Amino acid sequence: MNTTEWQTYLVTAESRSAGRTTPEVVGAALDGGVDVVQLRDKATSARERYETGLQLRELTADAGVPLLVNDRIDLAAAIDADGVHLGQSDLPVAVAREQLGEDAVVGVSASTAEQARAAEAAGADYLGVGAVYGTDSKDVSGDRDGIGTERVAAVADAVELPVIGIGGIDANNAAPVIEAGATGVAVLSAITAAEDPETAAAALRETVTE
Ligand SMILES: Cc1ncc(COP(=O)(O)OP(=O)(O)O)c(N)n1
Ligand SMILES: Cc1ncsc1CCOP(=O)(O)O
Ligand SMILES: [Mg+2]
Repeated sequence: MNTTEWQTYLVTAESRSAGRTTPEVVGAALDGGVDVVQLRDKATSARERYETGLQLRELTADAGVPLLVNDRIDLAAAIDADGVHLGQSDLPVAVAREQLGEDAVVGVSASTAEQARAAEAAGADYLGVGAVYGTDSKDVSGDRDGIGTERVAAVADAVELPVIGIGGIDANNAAPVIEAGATGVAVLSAITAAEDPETAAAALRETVTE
């Protein structure tokens, strides 16, 4: 799978979806043109995530869009996802490949050039770099204002891997992230909490691809 082509990346969160279900939001975001979807829900049970994951698998497969699972290699295998996104405290890339197969996409979070080089050496397929701007979607206590676009540039310069910026990004502030060297942007609230997730996804796509 060519992760260099991922420009708009939706990360799900039912708790931020204004009463809509995750499959409803994902369906709208796919209509708006997102390139990749990650199932990330820290507030629901494993069984609920599995049931949601099966629905997302069907929706994304119909749209020809890859589906990744945050953190959980077992859930990714159970719903036949295309891969996983692993944080610095999650299982190693090699374990994900062993469990999911050589063709699985494995993304890794990196907020420094050192972490980025290590993830590249471990065989990651792309990097999730952030939080770029301040966000309340994740506890990033060390860096409340975000790492900034200069750090995105430093990480992008340190590796060959595609860099996906994440954290506090929307259609209005995505352009500097791309200008800093990111190949794409990942968003949670900008799409899930939007009044119209399809329009929000389309607006983000327009900003990032122009
Ligand atoms: C695309 C993307 N980039 C970074 C993250 C953050 O992952 P992680 O560091 O594991 O934190 P949690 O998402 O698990 O809270 C991501 N999920 N996606
Ligand atoms: C999962 C994650 N990792 C770094 S910031 C973040 C949350 C991104 O959410 P939002 O797009 O709402 O700021
Ligand atoms: Mg994680």
